Amino acid sequence: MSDIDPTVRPDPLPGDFDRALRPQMLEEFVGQAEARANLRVFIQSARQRGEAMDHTLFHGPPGLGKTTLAQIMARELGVNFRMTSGPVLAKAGDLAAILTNLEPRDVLFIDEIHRLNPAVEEVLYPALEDFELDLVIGEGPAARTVRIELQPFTLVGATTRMGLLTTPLRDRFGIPTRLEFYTVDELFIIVKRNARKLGAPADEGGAREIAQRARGTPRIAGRLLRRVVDFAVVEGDGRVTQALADMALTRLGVDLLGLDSADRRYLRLIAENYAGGPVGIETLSAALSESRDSLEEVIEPFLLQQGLIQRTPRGRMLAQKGWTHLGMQPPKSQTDLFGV
Ligand SMILES: Nc1ncnc2c1ncn2[C@@H]1O[C@H](COP(=O)(O)OP(=O)(O)OP(=O)(O)O)[C@@H](O)[C@H]1O
Ligand SMILES: [Mg+2]
Repeated sequence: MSDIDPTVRPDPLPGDFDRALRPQMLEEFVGQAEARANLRVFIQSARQRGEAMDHTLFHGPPGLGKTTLAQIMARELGVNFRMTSGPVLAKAGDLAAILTNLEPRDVLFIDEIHRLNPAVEEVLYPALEDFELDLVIGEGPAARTVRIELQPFTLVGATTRMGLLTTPLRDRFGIPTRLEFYTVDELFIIVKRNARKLGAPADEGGAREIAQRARGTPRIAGRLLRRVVDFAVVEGDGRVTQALADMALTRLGVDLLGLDSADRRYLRLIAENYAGGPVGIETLSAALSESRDSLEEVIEPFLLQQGLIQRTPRGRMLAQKGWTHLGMQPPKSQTDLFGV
C-alpha cells in the first residue's frame, strides 16, 4: 500500500518525527474527550491511593492513539513504562521474565494483545487478578509448580481487534476503552500544532484541508502533513496554504474524503465486479490480494463510519453515498433496496 498506510509501524528509533510529535501528557492529548475525562479520574485516584491503576484496554482502528495514551498513563502515574507485544511473547517464560522485573505500580504495555499465545495468556490470568505467577519448574514427574509474588502493576493492552480477545482476558480489564475516529476540528488542532513543531507553519485553510483528508486518524494527519511540507519546501515558499495542501494531497492520490487508492480500489471492486454487493469478505480479500485482517482492521472501519459501505449478514454492500463518491449510479435492483 501507499506511504500513508496506517498499519506501518512507527519507526521505533528515538528521535524521529513520530516521537517528537507524540503528545506527552493528557493535557496535550486532543480528542477522545470521553476516554480522556475518565482516564484523568482513574489516574488521579490511583495516585492519591498510592495503588496501581486498574488494568486498561484500548481498542480501535490503527493510528488513533492507543500507544500514545498508554505512554501518557505511565508518565501521569509517575511510573516506568515497559512495552512488549503479543506476537513477541512466544513462551510463558518470556512474560514471566518481564513480570518479575516490574517495579511497584509500573505500566506494562502489551500491543496487539489479541495475538498472545494461549500458553502465555494462561500465565497472565493470575498475574492480573492476584499479582501472582505460577511457574512450572522442571519436566515430567519431577516437575513442580512454584508461586511467585509480583509487584502490583497496571497492564495496558491495545488491540485493533476486540472481537479476537478471549472472554477471560477481556473480563480482566477493569477499564475497557474504545477509541473513536477524530473529528475534522480535532485533527485541525493536531495538524496546526504539529506544523508548528515541524517549523512549517500551516495557515487556517492549509491545516483544515489536511484535517479533512486525514481519514479521521492522527497518524495519517501526521504523515500527510509531512508530505505536504515537502511539497511546500520544494515547490512553494515553505508555507502550508490551502492551495498548496490541495495540490499536494491530490498528487498523493488522497481524495476529498481522505480516501487513498486502496480505499477506492475496494469501493470500485464492489461497484464494478459485484454490482454493489452484497459480497463476502473472503471474496474481496482474494480479489484485492489483501489479507482479510487488513481489510477488516484498516480499510473497512473508516468506510463504514463514513457510511460509504454497509455490513450485512450476506456480505459487504456499497451504500448510496459510496456510489455517489465514485460518481456512479447504483443498478436498478439496488435503488429499490435503498428505497429511492
Ligand atoms: N490525540 C492525539 N493528538 C496528537 N497526536 C496524536 C494523537 N493520537 C495519536 N497521535 C499521533 O498519531 C500517531 C499514532 O498514534 P499511536 O501510535 O498512539 O496509535 P495507535 O492507536 O497505537 O496505532 P496502532 O494500532 O497502529 O498501534 C503518533 O505519531 C501520535 O503522536
Ligand atoms: Mg500502537
